[in-house]
Amino acid sequence: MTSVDAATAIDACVRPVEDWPVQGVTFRDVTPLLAAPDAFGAVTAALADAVRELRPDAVVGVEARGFIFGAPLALELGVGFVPVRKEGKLPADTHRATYALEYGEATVEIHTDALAPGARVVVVDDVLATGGTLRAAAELVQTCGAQVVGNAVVLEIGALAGRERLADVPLVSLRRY
Ligand SMILES: O=P(O)(O)OC[C@H]1O[C@H](OP(=O)(O)OP(=O)(O)O)[C@H](O)[C@@H]1O
Ligand SMILES: Nc1ncnc2[nH]cnc12
Repeated sequence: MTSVDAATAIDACVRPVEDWPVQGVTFRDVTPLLAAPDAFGAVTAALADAVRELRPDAVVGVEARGFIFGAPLALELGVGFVPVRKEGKLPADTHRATYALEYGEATVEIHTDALAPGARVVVVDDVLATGGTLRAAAELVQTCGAQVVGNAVVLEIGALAGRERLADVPLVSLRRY
């Protein structure tokens, strides 16, 4: 499974969709990659290999697509998975953060007791665009008293310069478009 190169798998299996969800956006659709177990496995393994040296105690994934990559990554690393969800979905006490997206605005939440104080956290998502989502997730992690030791994404959209907004911690990105 790991004989498939992750960047090659991403090029082969992530589908660009023009003008979606709004005119002018090229949407990077990861669903074909999820349907190809060799490619999905190669991406999960590459993320795990890259973040292992950060010694995370937990993986935080952002709804929805961050869940898909974050859960197998956490299992591969042998640490817990913590969801950051869109507002109104988590049942217990939460912290909240609101942020702007490439095509809109959103509020995300985390359970107040989801992370131990001082825990080392890697935040995972499929796509880095403006960086607003990962910045909001970092705010939530810090409000819990934990620390973001790295961000990890399958791919980044270089023109939107999200990387520059996340320069305070290491960023793992398997492909740049
Ligand atoms: O770097 P940013 O500009 O913040 O954009 C990246 C975010 O946008 C997408 O999620 P979206 O909010 O569309 O939600 P979804 O995963 O539920 O489709 C993507 O999965 C990232 O979470
Ligand atoms: N262009 C894009 N493709 C996929 N997900 C995104 N999230 C924000 N921008 C995106």
